[in-house]
Amino acid sequence: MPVQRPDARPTREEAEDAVRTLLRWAGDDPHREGLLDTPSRVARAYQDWFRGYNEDPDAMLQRTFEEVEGYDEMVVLRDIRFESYCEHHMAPIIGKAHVGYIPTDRVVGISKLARLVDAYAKRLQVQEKMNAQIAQTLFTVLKPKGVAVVLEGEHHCMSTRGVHKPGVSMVTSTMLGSFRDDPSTRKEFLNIIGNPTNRLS
Ligand SMILES: Nc1nc2c(ncn2[C@@H]2O[C@H](COP(=O)(O)OP(=O)(O)OP(=O)(O)O)[C@@H](O)[C@H]2O)c(=O)[nH]1
Ligand SMILES: [Zn+2]
Repeated sequence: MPVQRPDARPTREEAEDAVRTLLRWAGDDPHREGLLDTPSRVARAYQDWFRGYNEDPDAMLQRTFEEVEGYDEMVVLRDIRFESYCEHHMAPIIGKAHVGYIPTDRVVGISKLARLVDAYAKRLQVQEKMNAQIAQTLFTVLKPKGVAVVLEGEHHCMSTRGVHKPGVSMVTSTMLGSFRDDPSTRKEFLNIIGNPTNRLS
């Protein structure tokens, strides 16, 4: 029998068995009619919720456009909704991402910025790490003058369990290049994205 690598994916059957175990752990009976198909549904849902593990964020930014008449000002995509999952409790983190960059000689299609956010969101995350990953990938692949990423997330592990504090949003930011070095650039970005309070609705 081959030695299983610790990171090897289980079979679909093993995943469904694990769901049956969790259903029993929750106090229910996985053999009752309403729950018979649940393990299969959950396995499929995981393929959707965690699809980021199958995506290549660098590849998403490969197609760029150079015919922009020398446009070299800030480009900002704000209020990109994301759904992520906290790696401590596997509970949802729902929020908005604001992504800005200052191009050098090429721009990227704006949908790719939203795809980049999702590629990292659709994994088990801590918000700080996800924030840094999005910013670093944009900075490394596109080589712009600067990158700014602000995330606002409501952590359901805090709102629906544990300390039970709904309505709290965690705000994180990563500023690189000119956004880090030049306070007026940073300020312009923060003005564009607006006040981060009451934005999660
Ligand atoms: N910094 C940070 N903390 C997070 C994030 N998501 C969840 N947490 C926190 O991670 C911590 C895990 O703490 P533990 O004490 O190990 O877990 P716990 O006993 O379930 O803690 P409580 O949530 O306080 O009940 C909690 O304080 C969570 O609120 C995140 O993205 N970033
Ligand atoms: Zn959590």
